Amino acid sequence: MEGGGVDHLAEERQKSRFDVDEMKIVWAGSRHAFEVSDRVARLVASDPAFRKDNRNLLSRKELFKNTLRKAAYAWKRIMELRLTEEEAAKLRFFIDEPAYTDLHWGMFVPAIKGQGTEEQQQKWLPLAYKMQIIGCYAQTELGHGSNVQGLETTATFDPQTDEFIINSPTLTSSKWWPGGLGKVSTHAVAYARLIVNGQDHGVHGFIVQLRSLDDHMPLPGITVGDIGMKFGSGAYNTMDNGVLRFDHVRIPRNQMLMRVLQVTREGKVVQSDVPRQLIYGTMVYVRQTIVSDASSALSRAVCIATRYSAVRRQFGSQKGGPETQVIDYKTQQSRLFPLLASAYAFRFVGEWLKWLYTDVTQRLQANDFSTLPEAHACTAGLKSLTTSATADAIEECRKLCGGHGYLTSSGLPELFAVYIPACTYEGDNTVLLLQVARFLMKTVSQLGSGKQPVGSTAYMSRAEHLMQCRCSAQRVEDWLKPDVVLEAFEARALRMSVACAQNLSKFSNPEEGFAELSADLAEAAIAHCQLIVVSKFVEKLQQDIPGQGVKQQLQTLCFVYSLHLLHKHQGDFLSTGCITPKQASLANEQLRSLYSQVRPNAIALVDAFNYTDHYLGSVLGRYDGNVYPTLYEDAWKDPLNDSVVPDGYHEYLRPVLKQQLRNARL
Ligand SMILES: CCCCCCCCCCCCCC(=O)SCCNC(=O)CCNC(=O)[C@H](O)C(C)(C)COP(=O)(O)OP(=O)(O)OC[C@H]1O[C@@H](n2cnc3c(N)ncnc32)[C@H](O)[C@@H]1OP(=O)(O)O
Ligand SMILES: Cc1cc2nc3c(=O)[nH]c(=O)nc-3n(C[C@H](O)[C@H](O)[C@H](O)COP(=O)(O)OP(=O)(O)OC[C@H]3O[C@@H](n4cnc5c(N)ncnc54)[C@H](O)[C@@H]3O)c2cc1C
Repeated sequence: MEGGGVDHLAEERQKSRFDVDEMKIVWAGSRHAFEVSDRVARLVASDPAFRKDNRNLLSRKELFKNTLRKAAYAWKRIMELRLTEEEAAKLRFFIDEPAYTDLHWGMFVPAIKGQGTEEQQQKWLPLAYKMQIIGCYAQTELGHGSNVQGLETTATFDPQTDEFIINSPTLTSSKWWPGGLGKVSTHAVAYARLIVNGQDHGVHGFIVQLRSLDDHMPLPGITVGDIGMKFGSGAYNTMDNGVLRFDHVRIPRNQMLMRVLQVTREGKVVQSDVPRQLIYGTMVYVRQTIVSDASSALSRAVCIATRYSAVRRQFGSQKGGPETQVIDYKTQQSRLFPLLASAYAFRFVGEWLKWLYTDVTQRLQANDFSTLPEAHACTAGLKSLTTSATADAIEECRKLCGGHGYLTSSGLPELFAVYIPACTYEGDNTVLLLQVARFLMKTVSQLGSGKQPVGSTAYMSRAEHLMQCRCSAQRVEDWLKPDVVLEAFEARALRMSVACAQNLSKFSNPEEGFAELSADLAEAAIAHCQLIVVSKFVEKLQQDIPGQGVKQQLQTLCFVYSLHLLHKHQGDFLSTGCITPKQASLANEQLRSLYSQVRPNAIALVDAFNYTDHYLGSVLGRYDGNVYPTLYEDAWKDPLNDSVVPDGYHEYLRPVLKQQLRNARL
């Protein structure tokens, strides 16, 4: 995407055999999405106010103030340029700095939209849209995060004053972690146990004002602050994750979000026809966005590692000629290309999940709640699968870049530090897999009852066939047949689920059985989620995809993704009898040959992500491949090089050296 100087990767770009511009549109999702993304990315890259190469050198206070400045400036530009919601979201994305705005727009607003009544939405959303109030999502407490029903904060209805009294009864009930809470938010959607007439009605959301809109001081009864430094020096420390305690804070009754459950003036608790699970709806929404974000983070790491692997040469010089580009080593390809394929796979499954979420939202508005369990299972499972894979992949990309990958200027350490909490926030990945497993066990238990499995479990309706079918692959080429690959994944997923269900049935207490078998259940959930990703990639290929060679590249990547999973999880496929050892070896042979097909197109396939050098933030991943001079120049910019002799020489080095010298003379 960059113009200018000598392109050290030009030869690589000429090798590619497909239309990169068309692939950029496929990656973006549509021509319109590409144009918005391209325009906004350039806008951010060209504005010095959005500089980010100095983040690691700032103290926490400077870092945080810098983030406040950027967020305020971004808001000013959004207003001045009259950006649409889509453009504003892209602007925040390309600024590439975790900030309170992520939680305001990403959780506070969606929580009010999803759980507030029409009246509540009309009151609060305009204030939030204009940023006259700034909000966060205060659910997790010091003592409980995963177990939402274990939260201890209370909201007790006082019929005399028509108010709720919000209270933190114990230390462990302190809210702990919410982003944007520590120093910024004026309001929170706080989750608390609803107590009416002494009866506990479970956890619900309440809009609570935390700070004065005049001087930003905490309101009476509110204790609030930041929870301290997190992993890495810059990274997620731009965010003010916070602690919050309530000491009998009173809020009007109409600040309880009442779409699911209402409390009347008289203190009557009325359940609407909306299911209780909708209280968890914001998490479904955010998990869906996290899947798309995974493809962004992964593609970014892969872009850096791929470009650098083409620049870097080690060994293999023939007659004084150039050494081998490390990207030409089969081991490098077998570690890198599955990650490249995963980036595309996660992009497409993210697109599908967005569609699923939109569909569920429309149904919910029409009071059709039938697809909510499916949406929960898919968002939870895919969030877990894609974030775990992406976190591992970023670290793998660092290793693929050798020693230079460990330099901050490679961009990879910061990307890793910012990204890894995605495996924990919005639901710990193992806890989420167990939610998928519950859904699978329920579906398996209903097989044969006449209730047809639908959506992502529709394959289970062919249980009779899938339980006994044998894979038909006999030659290497057979592993390029989508039906053969899909059936192997379906059979493996179903057989693992059925095996768990059979083992569960041996326990007289199902919950005890579930706990005992939870490791196997989590593996069955992974198999099911991998099947979803593979099947959505295959479905994508059934669409009309214009552009010379574009579809063929995607086909290659689809098989790289599927066959590398098959290779990695051979144990599952073999032990469930879905494939034979001979077929596993044929699949591996096919995979090796696919790597050779990816090789000439690798640089163009990462160019298709259309990332600016500003967004990539990596010397190793520069578009022009001009790595060494930039690394060399950058080293001299480090503050440690401000003076030739370091501070501390006279106090701490000279005396040691002198002492050694004296000892030597003795
Ligand atoms: C542009 C946007 C940018 C966005 C930027 C964002 C930046 C990100 C920055 C970082 C931001 C980080 C921000 C943060 O981190 S915010 C905090 C996030 N916290 C969590 O994710 C907590 C995880 N825990 C849970 O979700 C629950 O407690 C679980 C689910 C584990 C248990 O639950 P529970 O104790 O109740 O027990 P149950 O298992 O009997 O379940 C009962 C029933 O409910 C159904 N069920 C469960 N869950 C859902 C659901 N979600 N939708 C629909 N249904 C659901 C379930 O299937 C079952 O149904 P059925 O079997 O009875 O029919
Ligand atoms: C950077 C960051 C930002 C965050 N932002 C917010 C925010 O804005 N708002 C908010 O409310 N929260 C936020 N959180 C909190 C986050 O949602 C929780 O940390 C997360 O849900 C995990 O919960 P936990 O910390 O209680 O983990 P725990 O549940 O204590 O997990 C510890 C271990 O126990 C295991 N475990 C737990 N339960 C089970 C089980 N039933 N079966 C098997 N294993 C289990 C887990 O797999 C894990 O290995 C944030 C967290 C982070 C790190």
